[in-house]
Amino acid sequence: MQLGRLNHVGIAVPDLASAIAHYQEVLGATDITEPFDLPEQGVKVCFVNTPGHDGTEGTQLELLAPLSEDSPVTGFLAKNPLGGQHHVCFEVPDIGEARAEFERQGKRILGPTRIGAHGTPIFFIHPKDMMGQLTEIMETPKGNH
Ligand SMILES: CC[C@@H](C(=O)O)C(=O)SCCNC(=O)CCNC(=O)[C@H](O)C(C)(C)COP(=O)(O)OP(=O)(O)OC[C@H]1O[C@@H](n2cnc3c(N)ncnc32)[C@H](O)[C@@H]1OP(=O)(O)O
Ligand SMILES: [Co+2]
Repeated sequence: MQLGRLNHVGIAVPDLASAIAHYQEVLGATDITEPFDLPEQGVKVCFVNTPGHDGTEGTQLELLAPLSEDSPVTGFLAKNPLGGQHHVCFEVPDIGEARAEFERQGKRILGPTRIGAHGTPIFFIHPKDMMGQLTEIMETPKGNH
């Protein structure tokens, strides 16, 4: 297993509009995407794009609000009503190979591989098998290899 680029940090928030205002007004974020629903993931999401140095690509914060009571972020927000860091997402060149490798290591993979917010396949690994950190693995978008 080879660690790839940090694609995004997922942040659970109770309310997207307030969170967007916070990142704009307190942190000076100037590039925030329009929120959109991902019903198959149970979340409403938008991205805060952070700039890189010298024209390099920065990374993203992924702001996540629940779409329903059975959303995967509902339980997290019940325990953390202000919201907080929910997951980290690393890129890999081949999602099938990565999944097989984590399975070989005995890590608990949460559900099937599915298409994520960036349009490429993703899966999640249980935080209790990843030193307390819910970990998303995503295939690098074509053209970014
Ligand atoms: C926007 C789309 C997509 C993308 O393309 O980027 C996304 O990122 S979608 C993001 C939301 N989707 C997911 O998170 C899917 C995977 N998550 C899950 O399957 C569940 O959320 C979970 C991780 C299994 C947690 O389930 P839940 O029912 O909320 O909690 P449990 O009670 O089962 O928790 C067990 C244990 O784990 C601790 N925990 C829970 N969530 C986290 C977390 N985010 N980070 C760290 N630890 C977490 C929880 O506190 C429990 O610990 P104990 O209390 O010690 O038992
Ligand atoms: Co994510």
